[in-house]
Amino acid sequence: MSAQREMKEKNPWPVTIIIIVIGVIAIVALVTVAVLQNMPLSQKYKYGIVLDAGSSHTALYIYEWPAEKDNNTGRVEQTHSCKVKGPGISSYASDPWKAGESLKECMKEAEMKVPGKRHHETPLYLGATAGMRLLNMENGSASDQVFQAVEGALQKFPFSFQGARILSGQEEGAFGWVTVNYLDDRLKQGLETTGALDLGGASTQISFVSSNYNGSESPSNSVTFRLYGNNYNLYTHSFLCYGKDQAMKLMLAQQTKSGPETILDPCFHPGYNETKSYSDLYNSPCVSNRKPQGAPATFTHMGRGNFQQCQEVVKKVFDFTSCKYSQCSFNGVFQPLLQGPFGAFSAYYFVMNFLNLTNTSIPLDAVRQKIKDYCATPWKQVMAQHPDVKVNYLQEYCFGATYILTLLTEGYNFTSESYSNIKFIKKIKGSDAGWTLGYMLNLTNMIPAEAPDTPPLPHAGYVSIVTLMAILLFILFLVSLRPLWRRCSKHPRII
Ligand SMILES: Nc1ccn([C@@H]2O[C@H](COP(=O)(O)OP(=O)(O)O)[C@@H](O)[C@H]2O)c(=O)n1
Ligand SMILES: [Ca+2]
Repeated sequence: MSAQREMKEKNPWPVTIIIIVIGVIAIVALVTVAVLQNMPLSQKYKYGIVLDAGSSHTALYIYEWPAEKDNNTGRVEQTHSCKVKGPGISSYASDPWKAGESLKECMKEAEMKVPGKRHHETPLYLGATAGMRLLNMENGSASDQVFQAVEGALQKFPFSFQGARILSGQEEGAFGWVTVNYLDDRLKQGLETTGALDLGGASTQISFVSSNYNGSESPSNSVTFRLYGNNYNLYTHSFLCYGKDQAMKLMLAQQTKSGPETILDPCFHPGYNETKSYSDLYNSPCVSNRKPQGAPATFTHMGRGNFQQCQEVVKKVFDFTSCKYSQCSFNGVFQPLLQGPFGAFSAYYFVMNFLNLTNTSIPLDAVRQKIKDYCATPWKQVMAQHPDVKVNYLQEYCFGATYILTLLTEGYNFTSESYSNIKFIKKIKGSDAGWTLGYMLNLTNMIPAEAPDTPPLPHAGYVSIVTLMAILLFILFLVSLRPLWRRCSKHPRII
């Protein structure tokens, strides 16, 4: 025993080297395990599909998010969209089967886009908006049949179908607001929120948070949320029949009260001349009760192209006469003071983008002048200048722009100053602005009510501290070996 100890004391270097090597291996192993254990696992994605069955058309959106993070920090992104060919599902009332058929092409596309092994767990939703609200009011059984056809078609696909239903106007407005603020990262960070303005074909929504609104005045306009630990008291209203296409019917109804054979419409370009049917014009519940008695079957729709006169006619579709609240937008609907920035999407964007008017730093008077000039442009010239734009859309931009300006300034009370708080947007960070994302986030419980617990240190900070501590411990260990070294130098090895 004593002979062995003597040997070690005389020749401690091999032991020291072994200790150092083991120490280095231990540090490397400790740091590697600590880093690997805390690395995000290899990215797997989950998917969700939402069909937006609007009054004018249906669109399919595919969303994707990292599988490990869906409850807190993960970002949900739109990875694909598909526009269904043909009109909105409410147009198939007399042929419901075709409503289901129309969705198949986009659904097949979705089957290709979502990885096969995720199909069964991918939720699929269909939400219908104002077109189906109107059909449901007009003919409940026709609306039920359209839903049956649509559900039958969607169930045939391998996704996890969660149902097809009509969204209320409140839901449509509130989920549009959630989408915009989620994509802008305003909810998680508790920042001031952006209001949402959605202009559809059959209804239009306005949603915003106003500090002078707590929901007590007109509770039916109030939606409360608790998101990421913050409470939101949202004002929202949906105006049925005030989407761009139904508002046009309201405007034309104004001009055909007496059942004339010809109208000279200030909201259409000079030289525009089309024969239209009274029954088509008055075919929706928004105007059906106003159909003039004894009108002929058709009328000649001629354009005059006069912006000011168009504004006058458009103003008449709003009722500003009564308000039982402290303040109203129109039709006796309560609206608190406008507050904060706004995102305006859907038809707001399509129309203003067509006219190169998405820049809201252009003064309102200059915007009016531009629309005035555009409306006064002869129809032949407009068609020649835009051969690639569908005539159905092209003929309506003069009315569309006049309507948007009137709705914003007279309806919602935006002023020359607050107009610049509006941003006309189509997409935010690659995802379309609209109610679909907010709807899916809500139904999949993807926005927690409370702020998620975050690790006290970011990953890089954690790695640096673990490494530093390991090195310090090792130095401490080496220092503790000093007596051994000293003895070693007192008794140098004799070869
Ligand atoms: N390229 C496009 C696509 C849609 N649109 C309009 O955007 C609106 C979309 O409304 P929608 O189908 O979502 O109808 P709602 O059910 O939301 O009322 C319609 O008025 C379309 O005419 C447009 O102006 N340009
Ligand atoms: Ca819509």
